Amino acid sequence: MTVLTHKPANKLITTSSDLLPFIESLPDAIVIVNQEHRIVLVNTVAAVMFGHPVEALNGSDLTLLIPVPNRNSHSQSVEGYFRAPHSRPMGVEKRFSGLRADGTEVPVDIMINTIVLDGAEAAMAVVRDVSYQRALEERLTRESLTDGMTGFFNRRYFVAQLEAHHSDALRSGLPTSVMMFDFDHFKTINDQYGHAGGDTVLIDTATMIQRELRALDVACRIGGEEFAIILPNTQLNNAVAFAERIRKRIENMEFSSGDVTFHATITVGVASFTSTDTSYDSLMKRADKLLYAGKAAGRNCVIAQDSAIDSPLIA
Ligand SMILES: Nc1nc2c(ncn2[C@@H]2O[C@H](COP(=O)(O)OP(=O)(O)OP(=O)(O)O)[C@@H](O)[C@H]2O)c(=O)[nH]1
Repeated sequence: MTVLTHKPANKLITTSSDLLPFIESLPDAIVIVNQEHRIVLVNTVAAVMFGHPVEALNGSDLTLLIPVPNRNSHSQSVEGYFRAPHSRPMGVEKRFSGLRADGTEVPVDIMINTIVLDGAEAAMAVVRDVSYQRALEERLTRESLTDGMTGFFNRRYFVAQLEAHHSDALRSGLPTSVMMFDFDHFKTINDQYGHAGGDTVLIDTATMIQRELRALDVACRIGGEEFAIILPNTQLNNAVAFAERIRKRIENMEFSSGDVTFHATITVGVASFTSTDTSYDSLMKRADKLLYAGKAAGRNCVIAQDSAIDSPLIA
């Protein structure tokens, strides 16, 4: 395995006048700092990236380019760097942001090397604007965890969250409940009002539910017309009351497909973690069973776990 960090520094010995044409030819920002944390040389790309003229940057304290919350730790890192100079390649350490003149931050990747500039030891930072990569990463992460149609989280996220909540609930003893629901006779809705009519039901319902949630609740679309909401720190009876409110809201909603309006209903299973649940899966299976018991009982209803059989955690 190749270890990229903490190589002994290869010192470049040069002068500002020799180095400037070279750094001006580079596509990245170059910021050279002396041991007093003062900027001694920058290229035009740095001036454009940070929104300060070259003349304003040269001679300024480096903190000018560091977001306020990071300034202390950054100063310590610079001091540490000069005590034990080493070259640091890009993309291997934590994420950095630079501070622009207008107060906004620019996500950057930084490579540092030691140089001797005009006879004095200095650190040369190659600073690359990675806004595009960071935005792309965030978008891909979001897209891999959410459902494009409703904006709810997807099944993969639901399972991961439920697993995390199971560990939390066992450790803290705090109740976590889940309501799982499925539209009734959704096939008939599609048949009567078209697939677009069915989609409208899913989208409008998600919009309504989103407004009802607390910040800590996790709403997920776990199947075509199947949804699950994780309700952390919620006792079974409160989860049932919430589920009943949502069920009634949906029953009273008017959906439209072209000129036609119609109604839809849901059947809900509500379950809470018990001290005997060995994994998140037990809760999921219980909620699913309750949902199907509700379908068998005639649909458009909320069926809750029987506390006498499956005694939920109580705060
Ligand atoms: N419009 C639309 N329909 C979907 C979507 N995902 C799944 N469906 C449809 O949902 C229907 C689900 O049908 P079933 O599983 O038979 O259930 P149901 O008709 O709701 O019957 P019950 O659940 O027993 O009340 C199927 O016709 C699927 O094609 C979607 O994203 N949009």
